[in-house]
Amino acid sequence: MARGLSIDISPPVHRGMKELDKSAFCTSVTVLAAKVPPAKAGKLLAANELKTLVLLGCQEQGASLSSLSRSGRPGELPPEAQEYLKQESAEIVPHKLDLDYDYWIADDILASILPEELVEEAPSGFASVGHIAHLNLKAEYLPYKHIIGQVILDKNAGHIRSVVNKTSTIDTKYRVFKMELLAGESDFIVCHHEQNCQFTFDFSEVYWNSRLHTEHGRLVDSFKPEGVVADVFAGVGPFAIPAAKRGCGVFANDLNPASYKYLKQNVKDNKVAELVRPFCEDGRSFIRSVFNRAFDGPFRDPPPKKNSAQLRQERRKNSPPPAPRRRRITQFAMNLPESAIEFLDEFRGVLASANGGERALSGLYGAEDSEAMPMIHCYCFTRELEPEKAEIDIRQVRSIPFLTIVGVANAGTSAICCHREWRTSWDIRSGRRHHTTGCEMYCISFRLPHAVAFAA
Ligand SMILES: C[S@@+](CC[C@H](N)C(=O)[O-])C[C@H]1O[C@@H](n2cnc3c(N)ncnc32)[C@H](O)[C@@H]1O
Repeated sequence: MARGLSIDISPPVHRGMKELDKSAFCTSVTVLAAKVPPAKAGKLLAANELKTLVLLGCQEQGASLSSLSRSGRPGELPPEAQEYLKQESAEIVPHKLDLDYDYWIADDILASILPEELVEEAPSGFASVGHIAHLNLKAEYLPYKHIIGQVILDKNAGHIRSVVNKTSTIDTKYRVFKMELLAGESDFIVCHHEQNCQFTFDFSEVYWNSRLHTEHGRLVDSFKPEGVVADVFAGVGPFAIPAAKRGCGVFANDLNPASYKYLKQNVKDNKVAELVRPFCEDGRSFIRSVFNRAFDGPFRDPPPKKNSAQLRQERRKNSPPPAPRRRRITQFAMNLPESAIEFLDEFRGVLASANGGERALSGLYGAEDSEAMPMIHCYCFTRELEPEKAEIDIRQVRSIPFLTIVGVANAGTSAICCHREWRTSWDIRSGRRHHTTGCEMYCISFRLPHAVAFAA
């Protein structure tokens, strides 16, 4: 039986119910039914003249089509429907519909059990990661949390197996939300798909935010496939793995041992082990050492496209020459919006002290203000929601370390920062409102200034 679109019916009201009693949602209503031979049922269901009616589907062998108004009075049928049904020799009869818990959608059930003042904002929607639906319940809904969880579980049984509530506290070190199981299985290991990659992780042990998928895609799409990316706060790999699938070599780091464990698993599952080197260390030491690691050249250039004659010749020689090594980092991803800005001071002098000597690395990264210097994409929060004010807040109030900002010109999405040392252009992109802090998340993108990286 298909659910009616406009019949105005609702389940019996049970305000204050805290433990789900499914039998309490049984009710019956009388509607009109058009009784026709089974062979005609399809035609009536598709009929234009009946499209304003709510067709609930065929019943039994006698093929009656339940529909129409709730009162069960033929007089309430629109004239064109009455006329059509008469032409088709349909008998119009009252029909009792028995409805039970399965009939109602989550909104109906929650509207029947929650106190009236909580109905309007009842949390029937949710975000999901793998098989887990996660809610962020406001305090006034907490007395009903288990029944809300159960209803959401029942009504999304195809793909949801667990419903959790994220409590307001976030582990400040690894950005992991504390969560409580409301209904379903106590299994937090999820398999989630994003950007054509598969991510497995324990949602209760690592950071994951499904709402960032557009931002992950935006940044990764800006990376050139022949580049080398250093992901300082990589989590379980939502930048690192798609970047490697694109062809980039990636150094991916996360301090949380659980993130590191699943990062390695995801590298393996997505078959990008050739192009990702995972690390589990503090972001500061990672920034300090990653230039040397890149200089050692663990990633090779993608093999050049060859015509069949070249391939035959190589086969005859037996071993094709190895592709050149990529030694230069082209991009840094720094997604730890609470404090990534404070890690920027690690870039001061980072190339002056790198292994291989300043001269070798300086050749690799070009001369002053060279485009060979890596781009840094650093995320941060600000309470200022307008891009212009946010930019001022990020630069002045949050005081970018060791910068002397002498002015801001052309405030907006792509502003020129007129300070002495980081003479560079900042591309400030509006991100999204952060659900726990009420802050806006921004990504500031800029090229690492040569003078900073080679400072004594
Ligand atoms: C906001 S999450 C971002 C994860 C992932 N890049 C993403 O976009 O979903 C920040 C990550 O930084 C890690 N982290 C926190 N402090 C760190 C530090 N000092 N050094 C390295 N990683 C750190 C956390 O464990 C967490 O996985």
